[in-house]
Amino acid sequence: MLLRLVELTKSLGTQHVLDGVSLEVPPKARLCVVGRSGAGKSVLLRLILGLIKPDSGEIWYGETNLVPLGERELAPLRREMGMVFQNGALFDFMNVEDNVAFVLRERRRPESEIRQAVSRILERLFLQGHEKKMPAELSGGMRKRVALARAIISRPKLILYDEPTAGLDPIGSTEITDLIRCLNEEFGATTIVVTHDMRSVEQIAQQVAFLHAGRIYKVCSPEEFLSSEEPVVKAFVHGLVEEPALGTC
Ligand SMILES: Nc1ncnc2c1ncn2[C@@H]1O[C@H](COP(=O)(O)OP(=O)(O)OP(=O)(O)O)[C@@H](O)[C@H]1O
Repeated sequence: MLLRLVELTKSLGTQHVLDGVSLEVPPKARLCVVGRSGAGKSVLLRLILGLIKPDSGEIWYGETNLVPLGERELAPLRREMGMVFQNGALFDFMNVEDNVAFVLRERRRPESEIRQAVSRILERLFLQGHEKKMPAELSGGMRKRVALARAIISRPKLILYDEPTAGLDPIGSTEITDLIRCLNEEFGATTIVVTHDMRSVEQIAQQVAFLHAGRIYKVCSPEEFLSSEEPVVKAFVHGLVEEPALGTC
């Protein structure tokens, strides 16, 4: 397994957000983690990246349990991971080219190698001609593609996406999900996508993990998930309301 989560628990404030999450992700897999808003999906990503520590449990990355590691030991492992944040998290004061080159410059790669890699990845993500634009001059879909380029350029072994299609129209959303799938196939990076967009699940996932009530309630294929008759899964997939809805008149 590339990643193995074992009985992770995490409380924030007074809330038990994660209450024994276990999950196995094989190398090169494409997994969607789904769950209701507030289920703890982003918390799970932050735990995997080592940005926060669990209260208990283990996070195995290959043969290494990340939980007891300090910042210094985590740093080289985190370099093998890429993260695409919900809002893209681009540097507003850098143009597209410099945003994408950032990680390689930080790693002091030779400038000729950086220029070649940036040019190749921008072309792959249909961003050629936009190199000198600032993030404020880009559409939402372009910003997402720049964020993808920035995450993939260092050839991570594991790439995490937080709501990659949020705020995009259906066509922009399909462009991004197609790219996520193709980049996974081309570069072989194990891909974990957090989303509550069922179209993204259909388009991206080989496996779906449903986070519910602090645990992974179900792991299955997208076909099985989307047609499940289990009441909690069905309610989630079809947006059925179990309790009085907030919007009820
Ligand atoms: N720093 C924090 N302090 C206190 N509570 C937090 C903190 N971060 C997250 N939470 C709580 O943890 C729960 C899970 O949050 P999280 O952002 O992981 O949800 P999510 O499943 O990603 O939701 P969404 O789909 O809306 O992004 C929420 O109830 C949230 O209020």
